[in-house]
Amino acid sequence: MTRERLYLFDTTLRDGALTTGVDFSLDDKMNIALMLDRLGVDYVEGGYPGANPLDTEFFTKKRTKRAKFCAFGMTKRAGRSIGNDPGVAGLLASDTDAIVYVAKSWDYHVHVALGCTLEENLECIAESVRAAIDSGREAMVDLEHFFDGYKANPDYALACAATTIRSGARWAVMCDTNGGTLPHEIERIVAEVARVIPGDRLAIHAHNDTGNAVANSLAAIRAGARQVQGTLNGLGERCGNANLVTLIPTLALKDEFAKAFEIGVTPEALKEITLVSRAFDELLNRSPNRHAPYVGASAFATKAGIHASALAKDPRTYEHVTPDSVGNKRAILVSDQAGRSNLLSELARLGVECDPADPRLNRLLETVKERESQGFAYEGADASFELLARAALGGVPDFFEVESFHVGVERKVVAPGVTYSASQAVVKIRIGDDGFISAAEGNGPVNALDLALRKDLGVYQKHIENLVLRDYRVRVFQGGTDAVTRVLIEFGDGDRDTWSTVGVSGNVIDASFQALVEGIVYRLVKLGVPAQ
Ligand SMILES: CC(=O)SCCNC(=O)CCNC(=O)[C@H](O)C(C)(C)COP(=O)(O)OP(=O)(O)OC[C@H]1O[C@@H](n2cnc3c(N)ncnc32)[C@H](O)[C@@H]1OP(=O)(O)O
Ligand SMILES: CC(=O)C(=O)O
Repeated sequence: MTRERLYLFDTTLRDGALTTGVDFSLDDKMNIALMLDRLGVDYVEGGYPGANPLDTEFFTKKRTKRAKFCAFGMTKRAGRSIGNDPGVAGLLASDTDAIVYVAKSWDYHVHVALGCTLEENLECIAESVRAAIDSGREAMVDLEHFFDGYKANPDYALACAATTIRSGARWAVMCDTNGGTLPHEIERIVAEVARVIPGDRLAIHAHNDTGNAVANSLAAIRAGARQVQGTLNGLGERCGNANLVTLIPTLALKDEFAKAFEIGVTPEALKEITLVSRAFDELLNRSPNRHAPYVGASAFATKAGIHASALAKDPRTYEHVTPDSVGNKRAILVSDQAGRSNLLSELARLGVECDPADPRLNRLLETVKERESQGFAYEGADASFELLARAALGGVPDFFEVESFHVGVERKVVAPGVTYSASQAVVKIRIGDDGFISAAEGNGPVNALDLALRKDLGVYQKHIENLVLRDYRVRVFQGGTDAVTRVLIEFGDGDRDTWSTVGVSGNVIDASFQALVEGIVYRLVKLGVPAQ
């Protein structure tokens, strides 16, 4: 069966730039355009030439190799000739394959926001589209508020779409601009529109204000639309746009869509989508959403003992697609919700050998649950779990003993209006018969302790030289003055290895110190360093 072509349109660099807190540099824009190009989207909308100097510069040359590069802007203004409209002139001057106009399709907006007649608005659409085509470009029109407009005055919304197509535009884009339309309404309206305008000229641009942007996009495709718009990780104005990182795997992997449509993203490129999503978050300097469909760290993670047991027998029991198909990984976590299957799976992943019939396994599970009830959380502390498991199943070398530590925090006024603050730590350890005392000053008590602990570890020092602290998180629970503090620390070795440890205590410094020590012990275990 031949599949119909379904086109993917990315607006990360245009609608995504309207996300609060997001501010792309020129380099960011160039990198994102190439990332999208490699992924296999058909259109990359780069922004709004003329809106600001950066966007204008971005459009001085084409920024994609494969995907069609698009500039966005308003249709010409009413009462002005097309040759005399600076906005349209900016679009025509840009080095692009396609021009995307935004036009009103809700009669109320034409009256209130534009202040022109309904007929004049249609003329603006027609003339603007023809100017783009005359310049050798593909044209499309974002019909703003299409669904609200259709509900209020279907004839006028349809007239806008029909004028768009009659004037030669490739696509009439039905926008759910305020994002309030629900999937069943989208499906009904698109089906009605598709009776008048062929589906292969209709596109859907959905906003996520009811959390339905992806569902609305799928509903529009089911009803006939053959171009779907969205952004990386669902960026976009207010609550965002349809998330392409969710839509693409759904279109590629779910039978109803995969059997009916061909998209530009190959199975090989689909395996990169987790990487693309995370690289994009990195560029935005924000943490990836662990719970993001398909690509989140938790998307294929299970804590439940019953699920882990079935997953070990056949992953299809609890996975709707394979993690590998989207470049993600399965994770079977150890926590107070775990059973023996979770332990066995995690031990296998960590390379800790264990006979499934070993009775020490039950004791390890009891220990995990007991410690989790005290506040430890092993699902985010793989290194601490491995040390616990090794201690229960064979032993961890006794590398060094911490005899004591001491931390002081000082804050003093050194001149009127000038304060000085610093923390000092002293750590006393013993390696065999040798005692070591190290002192250090840091910008906070944990930093001072870390520096002192790692200042002189005798024979082990050379093994921890390139160790770095990458993240430090504190959570206080059982509020009040007798609160318990959990500290999670992520370590790295400067290359690619990272590992996390957990410490729990009524005292945040003590909890931090436990996690620091475990981070070092884990490193020595992994390097196979013998205890002195
Ligand atoms: C739904 C969407 O996401 S649309 C995307 C919107 N994106 C942006 O607005 C981001 C970039 N925008 C900008 O930098 C600026 O708004 C600019 C440069 C485009 C325009 O700036 P200004 O000329 O100062 O106008 P301003 O932004 O205040 O108002 C927009 C004007 O365009 C008019 N307008 C809005 N849509 C259209 C349209 N489709 N066709 C013609 N005119 C339009 C409005 O009526 C308003 O006109 P008025 O000033 O006569 O009342
Ligand atoms: C054009 C656009 O982004 C919208 O109407 O939502």
